[in-house]
Amino acid sequence: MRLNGEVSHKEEEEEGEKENGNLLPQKVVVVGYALTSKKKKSFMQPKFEVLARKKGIVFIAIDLNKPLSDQGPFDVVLHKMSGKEWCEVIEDYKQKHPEVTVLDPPDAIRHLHNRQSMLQNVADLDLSDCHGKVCVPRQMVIKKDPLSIPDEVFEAGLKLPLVAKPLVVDGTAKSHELFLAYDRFSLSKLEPPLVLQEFVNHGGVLFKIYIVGEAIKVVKRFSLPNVSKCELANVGVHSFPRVSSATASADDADLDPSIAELPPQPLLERLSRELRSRLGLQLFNIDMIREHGTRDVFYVIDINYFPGYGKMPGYEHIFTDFLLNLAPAT
Ligand SMILES: O=P(O)(O)O[C@@H]1[C@@H](OP(=O)(O)O)[C@H](OP(=O)(O)O)[C@H](O)[C@H](OP(=O)(O)O)[C@H]1OP(=O)(O)O
Ligand SMILES: Nc1ncnc2c1ncn2[C@@H]1O[C@H](COP(=O)(O)OP(=O)(O)O)[C@@H](O)[C@H]1O
Ligand SMILES: [Mg+2]
Ligand SMILES: [Mg+2]
Repeated sequence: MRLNGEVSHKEEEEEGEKENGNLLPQKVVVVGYALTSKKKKSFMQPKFEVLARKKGIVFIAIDLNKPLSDQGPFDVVLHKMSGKEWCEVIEDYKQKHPEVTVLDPPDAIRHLHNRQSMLQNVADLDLSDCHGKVCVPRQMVIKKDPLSIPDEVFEAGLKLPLVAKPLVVDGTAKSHELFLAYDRFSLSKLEPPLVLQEFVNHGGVLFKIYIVGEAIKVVKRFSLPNVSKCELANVGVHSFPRVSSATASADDADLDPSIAELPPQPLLERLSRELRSRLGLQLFNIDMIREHGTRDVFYVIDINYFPGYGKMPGYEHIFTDFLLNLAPAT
């Protein structure tokens, strides 16, 4: 980390001095960021930027049209850009600048771009001593032939209804187009590659667990309602909207406590710690649901890299503290 004064950011420092009661931030952390314009808008909110400046964090937008090594110098590089070319730029930069903390390694991020590999680490976990059980829904991958789906589903013994999800998550709207399938024959209408996942009744509430390094924040969101016994007689594949990404949180709603009670803290801590280390990532969130009718059986259904932190309550403080506490790379 740079000591205060090594980089000239006079305005920021003066503001920090004023607002900190004449105390200068002890160090200046220079953070280069490469984010889509959508992400920049939701993440770089004015309140966040002001707080960061006060604490001695300077954000610099990376110009993708210029060599990365000619920009900076940075203490930290934050990025969420897709594409092979960008990954190569970052890998090359990491090698040439081992002193810079790059969040996060492209290889580790890539693991979350596939809905099968993203859940593998959860499936391998055993958290039985942690006040609850964390599972992943039974699922299978359909790589190519849609006509083979009915037989493959039958052979795998998957229970209907199934959620059909595009296998690859690449940031496009299409990769978030999901379907609920009530019968196995209608699934042949869908376009592989797909993941077919058993639907788990969970009372329409989802827990979003945000991870920022060691910090964890969990919020409730609305989700799909239970599928009743009589609905099991339905047929067809039905697309459904992105219920859980709505900004309206379910935190203040008057919900049945047996459905909306937050998962136990020790379970969340252990799950987050394990996934952080197994995935090799510091910035992600986990979508988790509680199996309806149970108190402590949970399913992880989705993991997202660098999610919408702007929607996480208190993200300004959590994120700035995280950036300040990052150990300098040696
Ligand atoms: O747009 P936001 O702020 O809702 O964030 C999206 C996330 O929403 P969440 O924070 O979990 O509610 C969203 O999470 P979900 O997949 O909706 O659970 C994704 O992480 C999405 O990124 P991508 O399209 O998969 O690359 C995220 O989109 P990007 O902002 O990264 O484009
Ligand atoms: N196996 C499942 N059982 C019940 N509901 C599910 C399941 N999978 C997904 N959902 C619902 O669909 C929503 C979107 O699925 P998700 O896997 O999180 O995809 P995305 O990456 O597009 O957010 C979830 O937030 C949840 O409401
Ligand atoms: Mg999700
Ligand atoms: Mg997702």
